[in-house]
Amino acid sequence: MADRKRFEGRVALVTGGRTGIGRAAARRLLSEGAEVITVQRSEDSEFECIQADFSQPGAAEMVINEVIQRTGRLDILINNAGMMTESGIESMSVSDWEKNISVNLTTPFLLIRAALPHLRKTGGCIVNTGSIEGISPNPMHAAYSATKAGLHGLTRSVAVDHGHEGIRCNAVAPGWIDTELNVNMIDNLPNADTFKDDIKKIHPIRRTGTPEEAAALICFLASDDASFITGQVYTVDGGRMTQLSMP
Ligand SMILES: NC(=O)c1ccc[n+]([C@@H]2O[C@H](COP(=O)([O-])OP(=O)(O)OC[C@H]3O[C@@H](n4cnc5c(N)ncnc54)[C@H](O)[C@@H]3O)[C@@H](O)[C@H]2O)c1
Ligand SMILES: CC(=O)[C@H](C)O
Repeated sequence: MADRKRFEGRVALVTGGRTGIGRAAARRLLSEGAEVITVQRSEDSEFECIQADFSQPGAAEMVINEVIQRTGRLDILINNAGMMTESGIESMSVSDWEKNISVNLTTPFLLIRAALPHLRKTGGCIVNTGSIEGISPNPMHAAYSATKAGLHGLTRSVAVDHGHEGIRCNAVAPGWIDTELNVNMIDNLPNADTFKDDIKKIHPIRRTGTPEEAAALICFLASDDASFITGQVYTVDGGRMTQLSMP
């Protein structure tokens, strides 16, 4: 764990901070001095938290109001909560499509919109969790990949529109990170056991990633070490996107 205190005196909000990549980011931010609040649908025994379901109207605005009421400030917004519905385009219901858009794209937009007045005061920053699937989709992931591509675009727009106010906005695009999201995806596969071995082979470094490896990039982008970086989408994928596939 890092011995630097890059986030001393700063308040960080991490959506989806109870599990996976968000949990690793919350722990790293805390270990480096931040006051961290997590948001998800259930209670969080480890962190101060706000319970909210981002598929419900009003949740994003309520969360930012609650952070300001509790702490009086917001320095770092990590838009990390996300969901993935697996379905072909023809079999996908409009309600599933809209839920993916709502949680993965509209919620970050609403959180950013509500957070901007507070980030302006602190010279704060935003880090969005996109995905390599926002660049190249896996099969049957139309809704997921569309939302992540949208989130990459939103990242660039926020950077362009608000850079002059001292607000930075970047995204990470993780590849295969071992979390519940992927475990749930593998469990739906007929060849789950061989898949776990095969997935390693498509990575030049021959393994999948850990939540801590994605969180390290999130925390770098949230820190003053990245003070001249904005509007960027950084891949953290063990080289998967760099390697062309062969039959
Ligand atoms: N695991 C990967 O391989 C991978 C790769 C690229 C991107 N991502 C992205 O990383 C982010 C975190 O995912 P993860 O892999 O840590 O999986 P995860 O399932 O552990 O985390 C997802 C989090 O989002 C929260 N969430 C989902 N729907 C919500 C809702 N309606 N309201 C409130 N919270 C909700 C969950 O509570 C959970 O904490 C997601 O945005 C995901 O798309 C993951
Ligand atoms: C879930 C996700 O984004 C990966 C790349 O499978």
